[in-house]
Amino acid sequence: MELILEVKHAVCGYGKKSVVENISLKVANGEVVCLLGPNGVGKTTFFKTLLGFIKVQKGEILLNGKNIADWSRKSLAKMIGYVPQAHTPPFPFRVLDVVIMGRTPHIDGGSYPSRKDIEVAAEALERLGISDLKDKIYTEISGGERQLVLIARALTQQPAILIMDEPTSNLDFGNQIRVLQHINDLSKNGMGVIMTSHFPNHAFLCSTKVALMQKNKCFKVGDVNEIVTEDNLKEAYGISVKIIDTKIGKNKILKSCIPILEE
Ligand SMILES: Nc1ncnc2c1ncn2[C@@H]1O[C@H](COP(=O)(O)OP(=O)(O)OP(=O)(O)O)[C@@H](O)[C@H]1O
Repeated sequence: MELILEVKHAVCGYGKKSVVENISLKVANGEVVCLLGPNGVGKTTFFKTLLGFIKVQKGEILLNGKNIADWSRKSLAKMIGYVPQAHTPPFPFRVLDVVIMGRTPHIDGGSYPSRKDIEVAAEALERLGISDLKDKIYTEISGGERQLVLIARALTQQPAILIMDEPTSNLDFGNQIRVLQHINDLSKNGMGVIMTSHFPNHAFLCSTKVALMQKNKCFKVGDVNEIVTEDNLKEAYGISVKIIDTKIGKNKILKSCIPILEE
């Protein structure tokens, strides 16, 4: 199903205070948009607005042309999944039960999860290579494992668009790359993904589009090669960076950025 999330001239913030100004962005099926920007610039605030947790101050957010405020919570939850930064919940749920919670929008009020819901949850754990965590207690696993469980929970929701707030934070080097691989595979299967990362190299590895937020409230969006440049990274993060090309296989060039320490 064709689905487009469109943000038009959005201003987001808390109460009367605006944090991000004039953001315009589109995410369609199969696209991976990587949101980059320094700490405190407003990435999470923007996500909270996209998810309807806080109201957009100006502008509009449309899902298939219809304002998200006009979608019911349940139909919005079937369309848009969210992977928050890993947290410790107050209750010691079993990992499989945490993942099954992702099926909530598909379960009629008052009903129990069906055999199919349990199967979908077990498949998501399998897909992320963490089936062995199934019977463990969520509060007793590591931060990185919790991050993978939250991704599995979002997959069971089977949304058309997945919003991921720093999906690779807390993960070791191998799991970071495996998560980026999953994001790539999901987008190839038609899911639209919008994610944040603190690593511009992640944008080179898996994004089709990059949105760069800067402290001066300047917002740039475009193709990864057009946005992730030495000048833009210097302006956004205040450090010197070299961007290099590496030949991967026969015809593929992978760009990557190398930070340069001052002498
Ligand atoms: N509930 C809140 N009420 C008022 N201001 C807030 C609230 N939450 C965050 N802010 C402010 O909004 C700004 C942006 O915060 P936000 O968490 O969106 O940044 P971020 O880009 O996601 O940062 P990071 O990369 O560190 O996660 C910060 O200045 C923060 O103090």
